[in-house]
Amino acid sequence: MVKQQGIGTSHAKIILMGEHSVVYGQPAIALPLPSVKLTATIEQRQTHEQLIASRYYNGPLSQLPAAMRGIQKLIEALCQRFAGEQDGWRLTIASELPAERGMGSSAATAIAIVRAFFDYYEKSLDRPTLLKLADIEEEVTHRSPSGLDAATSSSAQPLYYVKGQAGQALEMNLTATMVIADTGVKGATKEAITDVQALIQSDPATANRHIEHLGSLVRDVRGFLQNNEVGKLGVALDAAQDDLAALGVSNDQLDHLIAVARANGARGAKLTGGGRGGCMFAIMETALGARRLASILKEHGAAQTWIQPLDQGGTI
Ligand SMILES: C[C@@](O)(CCO)CC(=O)[O-]
Repeated sequence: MVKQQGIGTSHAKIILMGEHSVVYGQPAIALPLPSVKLTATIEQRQTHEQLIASRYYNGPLSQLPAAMRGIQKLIEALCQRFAGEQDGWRLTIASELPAERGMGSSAATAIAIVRAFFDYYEKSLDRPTLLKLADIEEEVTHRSPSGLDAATSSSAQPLYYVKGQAGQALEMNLTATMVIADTGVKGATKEAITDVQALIQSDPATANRHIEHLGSLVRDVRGFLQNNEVGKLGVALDAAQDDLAALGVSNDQLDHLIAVARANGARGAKLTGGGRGGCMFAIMETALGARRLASILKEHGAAQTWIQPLDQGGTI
């Protein structure tokens, strides 16, 4: 049984703290960004052709470019699961997420595709199955993923997440506004993950000290978010940025925008996601200050900015 059309949705995510250290078993906190959306739509075709329509590629599934190999592997696994290898369809991916900017574009794409296939074949989908299937794509695209991106881009709630566990919804009580800025430079998550692994091999004492420190900052930050301690949150964010820089995953463009944010009223600022480009964010106490900072960051080279209040019951 298939429908004429199957639809799946997902959204962007922002890692507040714990990127990279989460790969090594430390906790992380990530926030969904439901306003930045992605939709996957499967439409039935009368031929056996399986076509992909997206901003990067339009054509047959079999000829997807190498950068989309994870997506190809995922779709092949889904076709096999539903014995739909001979079915003809067009899969359209419409995304508001900038790709390779630390906002979880690849995981959000995987989540929406899995949901669209289950909708198309009229099967119910539980969360563990959704995340397990999304991991097929993330394993190829990121290598050794923690699962954090997929868990957050499919969640309506902020998550306190430990690799291998489901993730706990995090209650937040914080009066603050987040400004997110895109450096305009593609992030390099896979390379950054590989380089952290290399540092663990070459200098385990230093690497593990920073990874463990990131974990302890995340445990503290959980309390700061619940008790509206914006000042302490800011100090912890700055300290996390120092750890990430020491692990080698920041870069000049990120450092520049982070310095601009700190010089213009941010309580704390750091990179978010895989690093080596992509996005940073800053925490401001007022919405007015956030709007001001967003335009200053643009004057200093940010390609795009987003403003997200953090005081709406935790979901931004
Ligand atoms: C760098 C990393 O921690 C986050 C990428 O958004 C990788 C992962 O968790 O899989």
